[in-house]
Amino acid sequence: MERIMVIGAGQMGSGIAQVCAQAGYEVTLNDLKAEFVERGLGVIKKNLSRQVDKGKMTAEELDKVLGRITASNDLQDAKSVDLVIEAAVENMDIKTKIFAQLDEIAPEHTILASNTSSLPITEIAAATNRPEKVIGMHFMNPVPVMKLVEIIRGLATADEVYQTIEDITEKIGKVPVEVNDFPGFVANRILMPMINEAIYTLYEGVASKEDIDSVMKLGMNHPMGPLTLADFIGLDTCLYIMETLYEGFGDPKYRPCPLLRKYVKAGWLGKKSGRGFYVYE
Ligand SMILES: CC(=O)CC(=O)SCCNC(=O)CCNC(=O)[C@H](O)C(C)(C)COP(=O)(O)OP(=O)(O)OC[C@H]1O[C@@H](n2cnc3c(N)ncnc32)[C@H](O)[C@@H]1OP(=O)(O)O
Ligand SMILES: NC(=O)C1=CN([C@@H]2O[C@H](COP(=O)(O)OP(=O)(O)OC[C@H]3O[C@@H](n4cnc5c(N)ncnc54)[C@H](O)[C@@H]3O)[C@@H](O)[C@H]2O)C=CC1
Repeated sequence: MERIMVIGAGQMGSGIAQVCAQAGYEVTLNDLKAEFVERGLGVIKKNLSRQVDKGKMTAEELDKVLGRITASNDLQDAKSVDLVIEAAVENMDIKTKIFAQLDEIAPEHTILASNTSSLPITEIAAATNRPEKVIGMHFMNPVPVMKLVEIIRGLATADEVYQTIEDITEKIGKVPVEVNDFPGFVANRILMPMINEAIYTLYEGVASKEDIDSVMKLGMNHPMGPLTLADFIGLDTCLYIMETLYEGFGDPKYRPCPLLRKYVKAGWLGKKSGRGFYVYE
């Protein structure tokens, strides 16, 4: 297992490409347009340069890591990889289309992983003719910092595929946790209802956004308040995850807050769009 393709050069895809290249893998970073890949590569360069400035990495190492990442706008590049990690938007139609194409293009031995934060791996796998080689590899944001990777077994995922992905996760310095395929897995089944409740607390006028964040930061020692964290994750992603929980369990306790829907409709997607609950420069 030497060559990894990452699909989607956004917040998550760029971080995944970075940690894989730092661990010595040859990485192909793919997105729809060259400018999207360039933006992702820019974030990686900035992250690595910060490490050089802090004396945690040499300039030569930085060049080596960047040299291992190749830009791509063509899914055909999956022809020469051993593992694909898909980190495109949280939308089942888009993901199943990507996986069906990858299944046609990638060699037989290639494992197809998704960084989906909540969508059923079993359904994504069903879009391919190799469901035993499809698996969830759910990284946390920011990828270079957060230790956890949830590894999600679909109904048909083979044991040796799980083992390979667990080994790679450890090789890139992360801690794997095994999870079965249920909506939201573990991380977002617990985290996202808390964020949604924080949005309801704002919506109902219980407290200001700053005070809601302060309660959780100063009262519970969370590193970020829930509204800041929602902006950091992306409000579109938060909404998609709540919808997956709501539909997946059919339980009204997961209904997304109308204020979250309104912000996403307005294009206020959080940090990545410059405005969410807070405004960013
Ligand atoms: C939605 C999903 O499906 C799943 C998810 O991902 S849920 C989201 C999970 N993530 C979280 O909950 C994050 C919560 N927040 C935090 O842990 C912290 O606020 C934080 C790590 C993001 C920043 O920590 P901080 O102490 O305030 O900032 P700071 O001191 O600037 O940074 C600490 C380190 O992280 C690095 N860092 C911070 N932000 C970074 C980023 N976006 N990318 C890369 N590195 C980053 C810094 O360079 C610094 O590195 P060194 O220790 O090597 O110097
Ligand atoms: N934001 C977060 O905190 C986390 C997100 N995730 C998941 O990771 C995935 C990506 O999320 P983000 O990076 O935050 O989103 P993002 O919006 O920052 O990036 C998504 C990227 O995918 C690209 N893309 C869309 N369709 C594509 C296609 N067909 N082919 C190639 N590229 C395509 C977009 O152009 C964009 O650059 C989602 O499934 C999300 O649920 C998982 C863990 C944490």
